[in-house]
Amino acid sequence: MKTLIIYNSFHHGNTKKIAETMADALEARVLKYDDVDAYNIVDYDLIGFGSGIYYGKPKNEFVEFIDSLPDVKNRKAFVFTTSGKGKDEYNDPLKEKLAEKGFEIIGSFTWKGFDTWGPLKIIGGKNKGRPNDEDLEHARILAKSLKDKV
Ligand SMILES: Cc1cc2nc3c(=O)[nH]c(=O)nc-3n(C[C@H](O)[C@H](O)[C@H](O)COP(=O)(O)O)c2cc1C
Repeated sequence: MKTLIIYNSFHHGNTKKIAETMADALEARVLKYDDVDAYNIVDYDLIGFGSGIYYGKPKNEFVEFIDSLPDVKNRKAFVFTTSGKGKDEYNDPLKEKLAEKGFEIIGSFTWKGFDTWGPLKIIGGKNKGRPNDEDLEHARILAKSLKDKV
């Protein structure tokens, strides 16, 4: 199974930590979205797409990157986000865009990430240290569970 994980992460590298952990568990390649050649994605059986959440959404450029991908057939994807609140519905725009491209979504995961956005900075931020070891272990387990779905 050839797997690629594509991520966006700029606030504290929270999403990058999850992406790298899942990639390790899946023996996958892991790349930041602006290092990906959109036309190479057809080489992969499974692709993970992960982003931090900013103002309630994944980064615009990350969503635009997904828009720029070619339509696919018989390709599976999973999505993940990290955010201050860790809300499941933050994943919806990613799931919708990927389904439009023809991907079958086989997993959707969220984690809380260290957040020093705006006034949170004054109090030292929230979710300090997250994703922590327990979160990363959870990411490893979830990533391995995807192997049975491909
Ligand atoms: C500009 C900005 C806006 C944010 N907006 C939200 C938000 O609307 N909801 C939320 O739960 N977290 C929000 N966060 C927190 C981030 O989603 C969280 O820290 C995330 O783990 C960052 O991922 P990264 O380190 O991979 O970039 C925001 C952070 C920043 C910097």
